[in-house]
Amino acid sequence: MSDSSAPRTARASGSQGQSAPPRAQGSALLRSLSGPLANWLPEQRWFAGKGRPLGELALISATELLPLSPTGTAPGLLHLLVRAGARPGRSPESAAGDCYQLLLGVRTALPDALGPALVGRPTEGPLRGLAVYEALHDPRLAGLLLERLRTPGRLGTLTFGRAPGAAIPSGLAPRVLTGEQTNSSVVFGDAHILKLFRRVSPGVNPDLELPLALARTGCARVPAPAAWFEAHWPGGPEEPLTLGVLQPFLAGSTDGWQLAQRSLAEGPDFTPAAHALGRATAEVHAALAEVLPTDLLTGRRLEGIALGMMERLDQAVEVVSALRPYRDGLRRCYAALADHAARGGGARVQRLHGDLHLGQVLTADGPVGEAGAHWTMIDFEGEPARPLADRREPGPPVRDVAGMLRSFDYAACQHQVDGDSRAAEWSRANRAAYCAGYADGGGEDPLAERELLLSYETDKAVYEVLYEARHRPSWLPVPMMAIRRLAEAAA
Ligand SMILES: Nc1ncnc2c1ncn2[C@@H]1O[C@H](COP(=O)(O)OP(=O)(O)O)[C@@H](O)[C@H]1O
Ligand SMILES: O=P(O)(O)O[C@H]1O[C@H](CO)[C@@H](O[C@H]2O[C@H](CO)[C@@H](O)[C@H](O)[C@H]2O)[C@H](O)[C@H]1O
Repeated sequence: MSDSSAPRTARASGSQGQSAPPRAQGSALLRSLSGPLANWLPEQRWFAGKGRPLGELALISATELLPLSPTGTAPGLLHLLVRAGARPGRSPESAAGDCYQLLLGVRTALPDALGPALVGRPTEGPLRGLAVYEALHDPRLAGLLLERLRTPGRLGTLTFGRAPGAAIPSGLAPRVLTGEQTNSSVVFGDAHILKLFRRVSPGVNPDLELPLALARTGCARVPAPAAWFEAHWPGGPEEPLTLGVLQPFLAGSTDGWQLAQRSLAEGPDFTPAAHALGRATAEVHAALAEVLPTDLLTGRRLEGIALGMMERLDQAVEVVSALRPYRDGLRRCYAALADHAARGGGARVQRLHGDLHLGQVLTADGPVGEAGAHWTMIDFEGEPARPLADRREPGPPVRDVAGMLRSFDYAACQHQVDGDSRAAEWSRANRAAYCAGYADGGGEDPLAERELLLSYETDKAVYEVLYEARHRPSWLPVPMMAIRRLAEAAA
């Protein structure tokens, strides 16, 4: 966030949704919340600054969606954007820290059912003595947010938008998803799902931008956004920050990861499903290329992709030393791409999914292996650790293909037993079926773009090493296996 995004706040009590910018009120609210948030924020799955000092918290915006009732019997609902993790002396981006979205409920007494949602009990400031908790877990407050999404308009710093013609029933019962997630999601009555982005930055989030663009093409592979909300305020960043997207919920669906695990454990052939998934990927790519800009990268611009990969590798080596022995081998793979560019090679680029893996594709179809499984693609946010501007850059479609190939490898790794080659064979067969499906679906044959495919697979494996080191250290051996294989292949 730029420095122009000075702290501002709505009142902790008062008329609904009014933004009351005086700095004094912002700092009073922050005085109440700093203590509880300092303990709670770093514990959250979606907190990106793990292992780094939290730094001073700053309140960027506050909007009161519902005032606390004067008797304190009904909850209040506060929407906050809070900045944390500022690192003085670093790049302008990291110096500013990260901006997080919080939806906080406030009550005098917390019912037992909401105990696990407690953020803390401020000991000073305007919220002193009250219970502050994660509002999404309170059906009453989650329901209120759904109501807001049904009604386009502004409220304080927030703007609510709704797709023309989208049917959003009222009064749907909310349930918060509990799985490992980068963001937070609430399912409403098995009809809609709301994703609340946690780390937010100025600029439209591709998870809203791309599904909206795809809906314009009539592409049925991606749930069309039904409603969304953003933050924008005078004196703040030029571009609004996307805060949440409501889309149809595919009830009864299973993701590709679960189906792949079932195939590996129980035996049914996954290759027809992998082939159908390749076709679906090609279809989504074609639709994105139809509505959003495309380009052709040659010469220095294509070489730039290889240089970017080398830089990311070097940065990763600094963080995960286990990568160091493979650095030279992996660099040779990127050098082959740079060479290809120097010899006149080119790459078509377009907007992509950006973080495609088996957990991002859903199907409600019958048993695994059924040919023609209808795959739906979700989560177009891109790799969560990258800056938003990077995630919105066009790239070669083979980048998504490489992501999915890595995922087949990941799935097989869960079943790898020494001396038994079945899992490795499963991965080989499904990777081949996926690439064939992609080409049959009208996409460029990924195997014909060898340098690009290998480089993107390597780049993804390096990203995964960092991801696992940060979030799931016990999974680190999975991408490390690929790192060894890719470094040896490039030698
Ligand atoms: N439209 C949908 N229908 C059914 N389930 C969904 C839908 N969108 C998301 N999900 C479920 O919610 C989970 C989290 O969604 P995702 O967009 O991947 O969030 P995150 O960015 O936090 O990882 C998915 O793994 C999937 O199980
Ligand atoms: O789904 P997210 O957008 O949160 O993506 C992040 O988390 C993924 C794990 O949940 C991670 O994916 C990696 O693990 C998957 C198995 O759990 C595997 O299928 C993927 O191939 C592998 O990259 C993803 O990289 C990360 O961005």
